[in-house]
Amino acid sequence: MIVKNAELETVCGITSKLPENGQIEVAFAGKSNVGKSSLINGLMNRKSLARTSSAPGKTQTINFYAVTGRRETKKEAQGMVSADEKVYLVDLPGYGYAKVSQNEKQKWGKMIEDYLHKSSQLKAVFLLIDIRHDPSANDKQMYDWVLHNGFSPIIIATKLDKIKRSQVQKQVKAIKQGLQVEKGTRVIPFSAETKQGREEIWSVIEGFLDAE
Ligand SMILES: Nc1nc2c(ncn2[C@@H]2O[C@H](COP(=O)(O)OP(=O)(O)OP(=O)(O)O)[C@@H](O)[C@H]2O)c(=O)[nH]1
Ligand SMILES: [Mg+2]
Repeated sequence: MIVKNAELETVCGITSKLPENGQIEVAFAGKSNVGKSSLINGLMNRKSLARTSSAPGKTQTINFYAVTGRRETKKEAQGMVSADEKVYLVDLPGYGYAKVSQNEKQKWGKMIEDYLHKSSQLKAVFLLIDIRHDPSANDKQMYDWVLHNGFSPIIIATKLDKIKRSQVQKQVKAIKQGLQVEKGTRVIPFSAETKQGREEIWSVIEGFLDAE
């Protein structure tokens, strides 16, 4: 995808209404600090449109980034113009952050749950796992929960730049085993530093746009 425009369009708190304009959504879930907002910036080619922080618990609302782009298609190579496409990249608050009060945790959990339940435009859920670590009990719970809601989670192994190349396959395997993923589940290693994996993630998103 060649991104032409990206903006933060809607911020949803606990009681807010979801956008209703028929535009498809793909959401990014994962533990606090795993790199959801950084990944969204990477996809949008923006440095800091989605706010990131080295301290976990940065994103506390559901943020809808409206992205308009155009694909690099054969048609274009032949001089034909392809139409603009629009998609929402949905940044979710992270889970598993110990410093948040029990009450806050419940509110956020309910907010994420409601969103995943209610959005009719949500086509895919990406679950982010730090490539350095085995999945936690919370990660496994999230994976199962997303699966039970009718989505096949696509796993993104984040912070790829933090490990040696020779360790990548071993870690990908550990993530698959830890989550006990369904057969055929994709695990895409990604680095917000080098942008490795960006094209592969966009091609998955484009697949959902095609299915519409
Ligand atoms: N080296 C490296 N650092 C990363 C990468 N992705 C994210 N980070 C860093 O990890 C920290 C957390 O990133 P965020 O994108 O804010 O994480 P988040 O999942 O949105 O966190 P919450 O909003 O708290 O749920 C920041 O300091 C980022 O710079 C990556 O691919 N490589
Ligand atoms: Mg965030």
